[in-house]
Amino acid sequence: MLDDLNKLQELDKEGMLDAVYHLPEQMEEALSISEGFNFKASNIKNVVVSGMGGSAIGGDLVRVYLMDRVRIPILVNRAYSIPAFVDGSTLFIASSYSGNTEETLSTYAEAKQKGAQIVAITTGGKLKEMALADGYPVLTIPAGYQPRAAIGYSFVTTLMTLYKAGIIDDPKGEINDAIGVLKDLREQLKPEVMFEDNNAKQLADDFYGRLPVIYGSAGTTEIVAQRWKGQMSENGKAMAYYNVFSELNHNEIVGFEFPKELLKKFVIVYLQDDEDHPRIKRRMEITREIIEDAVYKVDEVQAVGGTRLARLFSLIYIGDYTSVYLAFLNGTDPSPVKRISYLKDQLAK
Ligand SMILES: O=P(O)(O)OC[C@H]1O[C@H](O)[C@H](O)[C@@H](O)[C@@H]1O
Repeated sequence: MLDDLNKLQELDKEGMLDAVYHLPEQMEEALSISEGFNFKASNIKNVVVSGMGGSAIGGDLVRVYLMDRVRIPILVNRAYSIPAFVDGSTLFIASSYSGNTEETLSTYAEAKQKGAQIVAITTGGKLKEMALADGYPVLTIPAGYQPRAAIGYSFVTTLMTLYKAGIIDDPKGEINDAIGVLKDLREQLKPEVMFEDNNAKQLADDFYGRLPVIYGSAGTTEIVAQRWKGQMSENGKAMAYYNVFSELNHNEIVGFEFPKELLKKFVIVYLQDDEDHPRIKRRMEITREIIEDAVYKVDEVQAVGGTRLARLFSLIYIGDYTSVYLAFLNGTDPSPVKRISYLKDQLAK
């Protein structure tokens, strides 16, 4: 079915395939938008990125990417409130693609009260309106995507904001390198590549009718695993689950005993990166021995690319394509998120 391009086009009414294909161009555009964005930051002692869903993932990717390169703490906040440490020495990045996500707006108001140094990253909405009225710098990104498909905008602009604030060295070289890796990779993942050569189509086929259980590793692929889980749900309209090595070795692994029939529907995916700790690599092997017979399958997906950034995004890219193919196998359009829209409508009453 996944090789029937007419059928895919028919299901993909809102152009998710096109958005995924153009992720590298989105990152290029984000770079050039960020180049022209300047603001004054001084005496920054910590960074808080506040956002939800795709916007929070962008911040979390920045956090993991910079883990061993930045001397001040970076926290990603997904709550309605902000931590008590936020003050005038906090760089507070309010990140919301739509600019209308209520949790993010609530934290913006609190950060303003605390006198934080605020930057808003958004396409518009209430966030842009309020930030402009309050005199904070606004990094405006192009509208027209589902927020989760705007990961290139949210990641690159957040990273470049840290550069412009003087917190990190210029990341353009590594971003451009990652863009190159993604351009090569999409030639192996796009719909025109037939099932037998297309890793994303094969993974989607494994996931179809089963429960994808995505395992990343702390400090490297943890956020990518979370991204995969979210994408399988939002694009694929399917339940999925994720966890992280080595934490899962300290509890979850014991659960691979019951319920036996349900476990046979689990497709475990190891997201693997060269930088995974050697002990984690060993843990993955032993864990495979322990769980393999209980589940349908243990798949492995290896990151590609010569830099940490390229490797992180290579895994994101494979997951994004897989989630879109999963939607097609489920006979559905990857773009609409009816249940989220309903929830927001109810909350607005
Ligand atoms: O980036 P924002 O516009 O604030 O959106 C944050 C999240 O909100 C909604 O729930 C969307 O359906 C998600 O896909 C999105 O990631």
